[in-house]
Amino acid sequence: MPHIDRRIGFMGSGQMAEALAKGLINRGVVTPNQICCTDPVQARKDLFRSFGASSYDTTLEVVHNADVLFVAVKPQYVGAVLTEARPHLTPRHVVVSIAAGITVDMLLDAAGPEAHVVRVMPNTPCLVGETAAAMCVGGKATPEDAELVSTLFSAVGRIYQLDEKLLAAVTGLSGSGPAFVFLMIEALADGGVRAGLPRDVAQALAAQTVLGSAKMVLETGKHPGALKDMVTSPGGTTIAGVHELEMGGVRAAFMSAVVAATNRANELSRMG
Ligand SMILES: NC(=O)C1=CN([C@@H]2O[C@H](COP(=O)(O)OP(=O)(O)OC[C@H]3O[C@@H](n4cnc5c(N)ncnc54)[C@H](O)[C@@H]3O)[C@@H](O)[C@H]2O)C=CC1
Ligand SMILES: O=C(O)[C@@H]1CCC=N1
Repeated sequence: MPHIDRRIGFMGSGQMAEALAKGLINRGVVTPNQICCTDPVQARKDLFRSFGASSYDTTLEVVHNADVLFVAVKPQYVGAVLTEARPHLTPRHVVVSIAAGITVDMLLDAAGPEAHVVRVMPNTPCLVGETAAAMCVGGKATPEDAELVSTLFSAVGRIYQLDEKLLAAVTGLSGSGPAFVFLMIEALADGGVRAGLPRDVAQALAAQTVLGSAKMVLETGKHPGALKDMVTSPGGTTIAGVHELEMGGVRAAFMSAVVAATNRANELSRMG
């Protein structure tokens, strides 16, 4: 893994900031002393300190002590945080917003037209080095800024550079997607328990099945339908289960979930 010598600051130290900070440390991309954060909630700062990062009481201190500034607050607070940071931003700063629905134009309105702005939509599996993320750049961001952000996220998973108009769909699919998959794992485990398995065994089998199946899609490059057909013996067990899923409208439910989350991301963009 490449070691990055920049200092990383988190403005907002919640779930996503924690997953990213720990993921970057676990992969050896940065050491804990390269990370600092701020958050109005003391417990969040304590948590970051517990793994060796520093914490500050103000946005300003993070701006002064970091080069890459992750904006990791809820979308409605992004404007206020960046407006506070704005007078202190310099060309060395790369502002990386991970907020759902907050567009590059909204970021530049708050941070100023000179800001080096990158918009990313990651997901929480960056904690375990398996994020699925997308990014786009704006303002005075340079190819080197884009490369830096791409390197950071590539160390904790996969990142694609896309046109900004696709970021809402990315939010609906992979940003929110872990929740859909966790729900599916929970349901599969419940099925196992219903069929008589102990809870811990059922959960481990369900999670490993999702992991293995995802790896097969990524590593074989085969269509998921073809891989499904390889599991499905004529008159066998699997087709009996697949029939139940189709009766339950599971495909449409997953599609609708992604579309609903995408629509919500678009709504957040309009609310700015
Ligand atoms: N949770 C997820 O899976 C993902 C979240 N995101 C985005 O990441 C951002 C953060 O989401 P979460 O981590 O889930 O939320 P969270 O609620 O866990 O974290 C947000 C943190 O910001 C803090 N905060 C509030 N006002 C602040 C201020 N003025 N200055 C500094 N910190 C402040 C809060 O105390 C909280 O700890 C959101 O914009 C969300 O859209 C993006 C991708 C995935
Ligand atoms: O639920 C949310 O709004 C955030 C954005 C993507 C995942 N979590």
